[in-house]
Amino acid sequence: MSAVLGVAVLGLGLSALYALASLGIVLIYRGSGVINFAQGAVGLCAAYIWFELHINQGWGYPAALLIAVAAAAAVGALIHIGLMRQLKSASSLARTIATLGLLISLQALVILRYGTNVNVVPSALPTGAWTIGDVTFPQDRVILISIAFALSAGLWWMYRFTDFGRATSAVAEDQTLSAAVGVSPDVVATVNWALGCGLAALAAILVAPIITLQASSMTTLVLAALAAALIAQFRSFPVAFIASVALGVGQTILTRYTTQPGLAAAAPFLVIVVVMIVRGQAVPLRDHVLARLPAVGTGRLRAPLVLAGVVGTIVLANVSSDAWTQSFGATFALSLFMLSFVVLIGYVGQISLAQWPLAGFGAWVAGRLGASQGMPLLPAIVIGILATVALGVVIALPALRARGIKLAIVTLGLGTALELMLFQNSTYTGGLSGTAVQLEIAGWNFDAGTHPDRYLFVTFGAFVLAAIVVTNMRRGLVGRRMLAVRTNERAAAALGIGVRSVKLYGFAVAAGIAALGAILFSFAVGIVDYTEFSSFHSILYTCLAFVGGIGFVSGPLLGSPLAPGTVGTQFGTVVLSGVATYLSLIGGVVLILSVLLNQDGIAKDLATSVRQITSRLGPRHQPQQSTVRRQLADDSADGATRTRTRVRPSALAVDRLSVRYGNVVVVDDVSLAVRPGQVIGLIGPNGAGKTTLLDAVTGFTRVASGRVTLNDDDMTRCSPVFRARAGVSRAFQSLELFEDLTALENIVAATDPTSRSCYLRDLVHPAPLKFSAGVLDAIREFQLEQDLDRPASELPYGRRRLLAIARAVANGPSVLLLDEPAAGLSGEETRELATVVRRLARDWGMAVLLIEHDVEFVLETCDELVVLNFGRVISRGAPLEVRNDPAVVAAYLGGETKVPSPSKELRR
Ligand SMILES: Nc1ncnc2c1ncn2[C@@H]1O[C@H](COP(=O)(O)OP(=O)(O)OP(=O)(O)O)[C@@H](O)[C@H]1O
Repeated sequence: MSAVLGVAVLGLGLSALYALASLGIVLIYRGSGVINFAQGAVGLCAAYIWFELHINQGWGYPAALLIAVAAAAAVGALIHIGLMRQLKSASSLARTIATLGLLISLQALVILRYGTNVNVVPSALPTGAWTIGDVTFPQDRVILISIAFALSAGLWWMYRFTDFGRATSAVAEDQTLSAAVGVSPDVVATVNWALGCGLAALAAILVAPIITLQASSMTTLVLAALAAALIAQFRSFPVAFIASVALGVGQTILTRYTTQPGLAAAAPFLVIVVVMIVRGQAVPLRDHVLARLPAVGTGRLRAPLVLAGVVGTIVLANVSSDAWTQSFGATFALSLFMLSFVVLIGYVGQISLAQWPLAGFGAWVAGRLGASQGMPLLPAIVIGILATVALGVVIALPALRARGIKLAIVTLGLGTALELMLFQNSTYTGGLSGTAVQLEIAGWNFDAGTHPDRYLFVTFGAFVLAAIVVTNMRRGLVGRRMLAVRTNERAAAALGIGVRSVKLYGFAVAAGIAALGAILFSFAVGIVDYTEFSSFHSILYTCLAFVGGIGFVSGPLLGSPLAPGTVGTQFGTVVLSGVATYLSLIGGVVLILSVLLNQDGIAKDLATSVRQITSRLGPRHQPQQSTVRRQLADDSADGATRTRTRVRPSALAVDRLSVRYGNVVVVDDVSLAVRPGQVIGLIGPNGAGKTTLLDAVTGFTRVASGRVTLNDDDMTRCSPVFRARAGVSRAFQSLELFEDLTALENIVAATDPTSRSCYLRDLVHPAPLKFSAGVLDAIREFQLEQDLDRPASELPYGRRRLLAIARAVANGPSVLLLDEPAAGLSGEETRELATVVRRLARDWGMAVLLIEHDVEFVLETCDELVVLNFGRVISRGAPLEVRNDPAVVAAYLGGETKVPSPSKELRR
């Protein structure tokens, strides 16, 4: 036991590093809402300033330490003022990318100046030991953890009891409100950034004597502090401290007692994964903020551009020198890898930072099969790709419960674990001398060194093929599903789109593409060094894909030249002699600039210019819209004014349903039933539990007791997707439109959500859109003919609301749930909507349950009303009876006939 304790005590040095770094991460998050991935890089720079002053220039330890910490604090303040403040209204994704850009730039700076050597530095702390019983306590560890403890206690006190701490909490709660009460969010954020970065510096300098000073490993070490910050939910200093102690000590014990190399180093990252899976939500909550993701291309591959590419490649292979040809080949291979980002981040919206290590796994499988089993290249590549697809699906599992930045953290954790446990283990990889491979199929060698022209043709061909597959997918049914999931998971689930299947599919396809790209890139010259498959490179490539344009197939071609080993390196070496060395730094800086200036990437501008030029040559052809217009026109020529859609009649019953949030009962023992052809109104004051009841009926919230049945089939425990497919559809109070899609695409997103064949078929041949009678009837009912080709985000509010309802009815649901359908509509629009709702019940045969505050609308539309107050039914019956019920008048209606309630979207 005392032996274990003795080892555990040694871990306190690492614990102190994690504690100080995670306190900094928490500080910055509380002050500005940004998760600073560059925390380690800032600490690294500060540690090297201290190293330069103290070791190289001979300054005293305290002076060097002070200057370095002050410099880091100043850098922190500058980062906020110069960068983060400009990104205040940008999505959290953009802000994260900016911190990743900082990470890349700062680490590149240090490597440029000091290289990647390991520097052993002396400690200023006493190196003796105290002994208590059988256990020896190294003095430096004890002092370090005491400093970390004192700082976390001090920060806890400061943020709880001082004005500045309260101001930070106010900013964390609500930036606009805190500005209104006289606290400047900017000042608060700047100070927190300075303090957070100062702490990173202190951590790196104090712990450097224990862990040594090295450019690449320090950043990864501090990334592990994310695990502690995550456990503390980016809020609590004491929890961050305790988690850091547990992680540092646990990791040291693992190092001592396990034989699996890399497991101990990977432990914090595995903790991240477990925490995120446990804390994650299968369906995002109502208050989930939708991040604006970069723009997405149309998926049309322009034949003249492809032809120009073919001609250009042939010319290049014949006229350029071997070095240039090889570098172009490498650029296509890396672009092919980066196409995986277009699928995963661009189309499905899943921010993965594990793509490069994941792709490396495919290269490793293929390489080892060739090197150790003598397997020919082609089958080895196929097996490598299949293995990567399988691993991609495993990596996708956390994505089912984490989203946005949290997913970025989980995947970073998984990628780093893979790097530490596999790629840095020379027993598995052949070490620095690497694995020998041969790019040869059926005796035809296309090694980049000996046959650069062949290598160029193969990589170009593979890129074009993959681009065709990706664009096919974008234009097909599966592409629309992907965009729906990316834009709004709740709305997608409510339409019956299998959110999980779409995510798993996206991860699988992206993994396959990534593996092929990585194999062609890393096998180029016969020796594969697997240590290249690092998290740092993964971050770099993800960021370059953003620079190029992550939603466009041309994006990778525009972003990849900034990566080392590509045509950018060749250009930097030959044309601008010496610039190649600065490529990582240039990449980081370009990334920061592009986050500031153009978050959609260079490809977006290029696509806009191409569209402008082609539109001058002739009108744009929009096959989908012309088809639907033709069908609508044919219908009106036939005199088809009445709907042709009759839905499958089903009755919804809610039986003694209760929902609790914590100790509060929000819906209390509510029963109601809606039959086909009937419209039931659910009314009551704000906060009465009406939307929560709809959430419970559609599966978006857990019920405490009671049942929800459709035609007597119990659905209480079924997923939202299952209920939607069973015929329960919903239009949200907050609209939840797919903002990136056009009105038509929004409506057809719900069409045929159960087909699985499209997952394979669309890769080869995206089937043309079929417009069901429901789609056409929905367009006609809500008079959306003129809005079909406009993006949802550009429609005026009233049209947006109608579009949200049209989308909910397009698939012909048996039960339709409407949450404040008339909110934000003009008087005339409201009257028209009342008629349409009646028609949906009478002509389409739907059972309609609607929540509405507009009492006139309710009286006009509903057959029966149910009134909720504090979650309980206080009255029910025919509209006029309920209108005059004294209990209802007292609790809700008062003397008014119309209770204004701006919709939640308007309130925002
Ligand atoms: N995820 C949640 N966690 C905790 N409380 C919640 C959650 N969602 C809703 N509530 C609370 O449940 C109560 C009922 O909210 P709900 O939105 O269902 O009311 P409502 O009748 O639809 O109100 P409104 O007419 O304003 O939309 C409110 O007090 C709300 O704050």
